Amino acid sequence: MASLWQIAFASAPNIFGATVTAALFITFLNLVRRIFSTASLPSNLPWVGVGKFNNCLGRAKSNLASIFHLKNLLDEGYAKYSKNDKTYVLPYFINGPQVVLPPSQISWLMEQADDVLSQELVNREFLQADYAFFHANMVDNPVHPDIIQHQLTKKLGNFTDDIADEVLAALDEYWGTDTEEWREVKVYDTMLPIISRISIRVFMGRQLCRNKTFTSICGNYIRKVALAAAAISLFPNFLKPFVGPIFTVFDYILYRRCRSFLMPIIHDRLDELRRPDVLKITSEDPQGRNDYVQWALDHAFAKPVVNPVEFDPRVIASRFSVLAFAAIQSSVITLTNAIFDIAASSECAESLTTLRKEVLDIAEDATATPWSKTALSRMTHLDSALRESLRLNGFVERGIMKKVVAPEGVTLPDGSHIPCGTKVGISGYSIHHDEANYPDANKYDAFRFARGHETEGKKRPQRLVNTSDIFMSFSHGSHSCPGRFFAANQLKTALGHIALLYDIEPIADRPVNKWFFGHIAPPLTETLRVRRRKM
Ligand code: HEM
Repeated sequence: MASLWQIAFASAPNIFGATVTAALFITFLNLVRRIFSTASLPSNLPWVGVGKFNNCLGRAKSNLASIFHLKNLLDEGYAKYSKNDKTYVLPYFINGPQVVLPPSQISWLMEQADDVLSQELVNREFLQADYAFFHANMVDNPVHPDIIQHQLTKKLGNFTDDIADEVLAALDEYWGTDTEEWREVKVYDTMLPIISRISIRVFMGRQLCRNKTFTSICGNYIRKVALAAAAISLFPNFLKPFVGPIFTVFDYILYRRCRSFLMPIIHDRLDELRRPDVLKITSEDPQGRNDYVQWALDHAFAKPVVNPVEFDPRVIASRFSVLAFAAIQSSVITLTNAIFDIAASSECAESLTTLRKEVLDIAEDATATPWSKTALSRMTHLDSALRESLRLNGFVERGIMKKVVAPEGVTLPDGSHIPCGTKVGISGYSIHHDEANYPDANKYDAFRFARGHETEGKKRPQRLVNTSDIFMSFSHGSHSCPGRFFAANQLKTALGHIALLYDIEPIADRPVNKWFFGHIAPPLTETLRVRRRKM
């Protein structure tokens, strides 16, 4: 007679097949429900894209349109409702609908406390961070904004020479030094290793940043986060812990490889800091090192009550990989977009000449190094060329988006009451493309922001890092990007070197950025022709 184990073993494939089928069926039903659902939103709020059908059929139509035509829905919603100071609902099939406020209500949105409206939760869901970042502590207790503000940004001045040195070495390697022949370069593919090297030089020093395996792991980690996050979002919440690991398996392998480089360094550092008499870690690093591992330890010591988890090497390594993802991908996309914007603008050659002249003039003036923090802060045309590219071709459409976390929900300025769990915010994309905010809004005008903005009777150039009600590429308010000061520094140094050292052959048409569920991808495979200038 067959034992119980034998029966269980023989039926395992059937049980597995039935479970998978049931899970897929539940997912399918859940998707159908999502397409027609009102998401418990009040009926006075209009849905964009419903056409003539202001009912469940209309919602199904607009939900389906959000998959491939989100941009059209945003344009329609802005013209029809936002410009008339009205709130509307933007369907978002993947993550649930969003309530979009008119621009006049930005200050109300920014004033709400984090325990009423949470911006962090939207980001976490957008990236499906619970499954993509591989360590529970990463999601429950994120310290990056603090470390970036209190360690990286404050110490930026110490890194300017390193950044310039790395940019030069990386450009020599990836864009070449030949002053005779034009060279065809894949822009995204070359910006990825260049930015990875610069960021890792700052975070972990010269040795690791020159290690091609390590930089490639860091640059590629969660590179396809948009795809994985979108796939995971399709499943009901109770299935996500099971499907999450499947969609993030390649990232997990990369993360483990990244960790294998970092763990020995972290262990050595902790051993060095451990006082032999009490076997406790002390807060003083005798060598005064300035890298991510040290910032993480300093940050942990600076807390009134020191939490031992902060010294767990796996936590430090996981945080490093998340930081590398946040820092590298955003800057690679931004620089790729900016280079294509310049190359495709009718003033390509003039723009490069202006940038070149700015760098040379300031370098001539500079007392110490041409790429110091002070020198960079005077390079307002570089600021403008990058800011204008982010305005026109930023990589996220949302400006400020928050999730209602107050259990009783929230009453909007127009009196509508929305329930806990609803997303509410402002679309940066719509505001950035409004002619009333930016004349000729669909044109790349490299020095739009260098010409200045009227403040207190004076025209002042607008810096890349300054966020405002009409510039939200780094979001705006207390949750705006904490890494933007570092980003500005590395991007300006990189674009400054590119203008100084290379000619770029103008192109007639700018390759289009592709929209994918609220992520806006830069041209990933397109090329440009570049040639090193004779100096
Ligand atoms: C041009 C480059 C960059 C752009 C356009 C950018 C954009 C953004 C945006 C829009 C957000 C807000 C997301 C949201 O809440 O909806 C954000 C958040 C964040 N960024 Fe950046 N970013 C850039 C570079 C960086 C760099 C270099 C770092 C790290 C050094 C960084 C670290 C972060 C972190 C940690 C957050 C989350 C902040 C929080 O939860 O309060 N970013 N970034």
